[in-house]
Amino acid sequence: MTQIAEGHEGTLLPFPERVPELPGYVPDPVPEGEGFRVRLARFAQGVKHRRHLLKYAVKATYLTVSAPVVGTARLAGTGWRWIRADDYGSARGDSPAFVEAVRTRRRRQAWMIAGPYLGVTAGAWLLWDGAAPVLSLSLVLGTGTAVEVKRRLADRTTPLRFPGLGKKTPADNAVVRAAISAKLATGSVEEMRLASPVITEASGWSTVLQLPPGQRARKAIGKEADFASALGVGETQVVFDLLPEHAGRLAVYVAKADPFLKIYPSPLIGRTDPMDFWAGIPAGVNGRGKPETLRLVDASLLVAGEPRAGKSAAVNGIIGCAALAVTPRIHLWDGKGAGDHRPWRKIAHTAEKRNASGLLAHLKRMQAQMERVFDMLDEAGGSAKLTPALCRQLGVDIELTVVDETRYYVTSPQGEEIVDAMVDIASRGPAAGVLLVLASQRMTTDAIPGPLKGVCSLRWAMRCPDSTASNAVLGQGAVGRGFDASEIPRRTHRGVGILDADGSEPVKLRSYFLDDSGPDLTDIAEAAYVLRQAAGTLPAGPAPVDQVDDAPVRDVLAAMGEAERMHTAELVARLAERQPSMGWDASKLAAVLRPYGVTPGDLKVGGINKNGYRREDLLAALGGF
Ligand SMILES: Nc1ncnc2c1ncn2[C@@H]1O[C@H](COP(=O)(O)OP(=O)(O)OP(=O)(O)O)[C@@H](O)[C@H]1O
Repeated sequence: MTQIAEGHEGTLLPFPERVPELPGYVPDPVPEGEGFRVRLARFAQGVKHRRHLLKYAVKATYLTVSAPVVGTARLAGTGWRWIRADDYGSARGDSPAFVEAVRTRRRRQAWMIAGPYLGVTAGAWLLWDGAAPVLSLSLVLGTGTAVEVKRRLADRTTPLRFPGLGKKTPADNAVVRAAISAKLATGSVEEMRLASPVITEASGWSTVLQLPPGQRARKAIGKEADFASALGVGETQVVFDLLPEHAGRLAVYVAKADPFLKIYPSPLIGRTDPMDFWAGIPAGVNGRGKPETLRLVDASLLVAGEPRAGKSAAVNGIIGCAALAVTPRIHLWDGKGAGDHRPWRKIAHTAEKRNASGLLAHLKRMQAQMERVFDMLDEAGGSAKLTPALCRQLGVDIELTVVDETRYYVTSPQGEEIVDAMVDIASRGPAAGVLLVLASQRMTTDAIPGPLKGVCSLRWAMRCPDSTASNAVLGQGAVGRGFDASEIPRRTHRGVGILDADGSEPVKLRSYFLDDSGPDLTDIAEAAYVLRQAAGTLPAGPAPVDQVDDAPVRDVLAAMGEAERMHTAELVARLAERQPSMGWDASKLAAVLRPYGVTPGDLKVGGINKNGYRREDLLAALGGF
């Protein structure tokens, strides 16, 4: 990754050059044709520094000239008003004779101070040195300056900062001391040292810590908060990274301020040109303030977190990128039923809510598409995995299926079949361009069954209620390795999550913000519509108006027959008789009806009080949709 490393000779450096001491490091050669860009960036950096210097020079000149003049003038004005006794007068009810008496007294006092002062100055001039009047005037101007500087400091709304100071870059030994206090290593801590000097960057500082021989940097991951405490900064300001080339070295970055308190507007906003879905989806910004992308074409994604943690915003970023990529076909399945997908309906090939049988049919179509693409790849005889070139050659597109609130679907009567199909698509689909994104508020196995979780190799944990839930998303042992999504602050850090892409270390990031209460989503959908219209990739008609799958409720009503109320045991027996393969029992019945707001209660039937269901509740559930 290339970045401008401020405070490091103002040059444009590839990241590893910030750790020049690393043994065996060979800087990336400047690619052919890149020389001009690098020179241009250096020139721009130089211009920026000169502009800053000029600004400070102008400011310093203004302050040096204006403070003595303005301050002395103010002092003289105050003195003159005092002599004139402006603080007395008829407004206060003082008689003119009294005011005149005060003026006379003050004039006398002023002469008593000014007279000797001028006398001493004149004497010194005549008898001692010709520069005495200058010295005397300087004394007056100095007093004026002091008064003026004091006034300006008091008027400032922000504390005074001098250029070059206040960057909060600590000394090398302070960093080592903090690392020892935070117990980043144990045993022979005196051998802890820095493998790179502490370097000031634009929004923080960085260094590389060399742990005592034989100690692993991996063990320090998760101790960011301890290190932050030892340094006296906020815990979210510290980012630790492993260095692939040295297991005993830890790359440390400390931001000047909490990078996750900032809101990062999505780069999709205002975009009117097509995006490259294969190049990666802009996901958000990490603790170093650097952009993170998500390669969805390689794996299936699970996004989970507690309510209002920012799942929809993250998923909308993915849908928006697919929409602007013009060719991917988008299928949206909303299990929450809140109509979150409404803005995308113009460009989505499917947009349905709470339709479990519909989703099952769709997943089967996706499986068939998968087989078709694999056959085509086989016949083509080249890559076993779809690529952009093969998409064009074979005339196939990416099929992106997004299932929001997965729990509704996997606990539906079709749940088992849905899970089987999802597992198949999640594991084999990406190679055929059939992609799956699952979002869930719950991390329990009823919401995301184990086999499904296992095949989603991209996992994005937004804030979780506890470490168990965090581990349920990121995998057993993730908390122990320092990745705990329950430590993300709740209100202030919405959209912050931990993204675990198999094969690399999980990364904490704040997703790009798309405001679903404003025009962001509709604007992006409109831009995508225009692009897709030009490319001829719009769906044949607008996605069907939401259909609600009320089949489970109708099944239960049918089993109830004419009864107005029925005990659970009786209802389960009837359902089992009608649908023997469904494995009906009391808890399955409760789980199936819960999404419709129907819950069992104590009911008297035939004089016996037991748990059961009312017809009116089931009918109300139908009417409610
Ligand atoms: N990246 C972000 N930056 C700033 N604010 C965000 C971000 N993501 C989400 N938010 C804020 O958090 C709120 C909740 O986000 P969102 O609706 O995406 O959560 P959710 O997890 O999908 O909630 P639910 O599970 O209830 O549907 C949003 O209204 C938004 O104000």
